[in-house]
Amino acid sequence: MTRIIMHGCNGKMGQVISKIVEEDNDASIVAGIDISDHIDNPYPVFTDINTLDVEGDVIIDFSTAKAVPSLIDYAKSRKIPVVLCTTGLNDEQINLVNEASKEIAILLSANMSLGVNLILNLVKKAAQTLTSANFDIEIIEKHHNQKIDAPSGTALAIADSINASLNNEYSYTYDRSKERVKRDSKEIGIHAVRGGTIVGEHSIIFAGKDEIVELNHSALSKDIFAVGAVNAAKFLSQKSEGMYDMQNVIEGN
Ligand SMILES: NC(=O)C1=CN([C@@H]2O[C@H](COP(=O)(O)OP(=O)(O)OC[C@H]3O[C@@H](n4cnc5c(N)ncnc54)[C@H](OP(=O)(O)O)[C@@H]3O)[C@@H](O)[C@H]2O)C=CC1
Ligand SMILES: O=C(O)C1=N[C@H](C(=O)O)C[C@H](O)C1
Repeated sequence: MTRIIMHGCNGKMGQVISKIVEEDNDASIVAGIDISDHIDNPYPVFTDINTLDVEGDVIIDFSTAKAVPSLIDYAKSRKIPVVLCTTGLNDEQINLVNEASKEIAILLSANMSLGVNLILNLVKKAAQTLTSANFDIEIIEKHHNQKIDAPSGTALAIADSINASLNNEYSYTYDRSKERVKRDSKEIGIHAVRGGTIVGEHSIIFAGKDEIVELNHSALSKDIFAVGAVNAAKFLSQKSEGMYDMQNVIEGN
């Protein structure tokens, strides 16, 4: 039985995970942490992580970037692995996470779905083949109107995966309204759309002379992220210090 501490338990993802874990015989949520305490949960909820006195095997985090430093401090002090799903972390927060992974197991992933993690691999091959024929690369992501970070963590992870396969020679362009210039061949355009209840859509467009190749992923519910997060928690609870991602969970290593 994996004992989960849910950080951000009263948010949208925290509540989807609470529902999924209720039906899982191999996992349970033993405590939650959230600054807003307006929901009745079947586990104790703490509004300040430093007052948490319940033992757990792993923390799942879906909260907000600002909350990550205190979460990491707590996890280090208790030697608890963290499945870190919050997006929009700045460089300083990412450095903190990388440093902490020398002491505890951390799985950092902007997208817990199987499909997006497959796409992170597929785009490498597509980028290598198509950019050698001068195709341009643009990424469009669409999310609900409650999302605070832009572009999405997933769009950035896809761009990073493409860039790594191209010797990191590409720069990212988020806004074309400021300059009247043609696009550079070595850039990846990244564009964010926000509206309604869109769960999460990502399109990677490779546009060449007279042909377009497009890879798309559509999340039809938040359950796909929750299932991935719970699988990752079971996986990570058995691991020692280090940095992990969903590829490790999918491949079981
Ligand atoms: N990796 C992945 O697959 C996915 C990642 N995400 C990411 O997860 C994050 C959360 O998403 P979502 O659930 O939709 O967002 P929500 O805003 O619905 O939930 C976040 C929760 O965390 C709470 N919170 C804020 N500050 C703290 C704090 N200091 N300590 C503890 N809890 C805090 C919020 O409270 P309050 O509302 O009062 O601020 C809220 O209840 C986002 O960064 C999102 O991009 C989302 C889906 C999939
Ligand atoms: O905020 C969301 O909802 C999501 N955020 C993640 C991101 O920023 O990539 C993943 C998913 O698309 C949903």
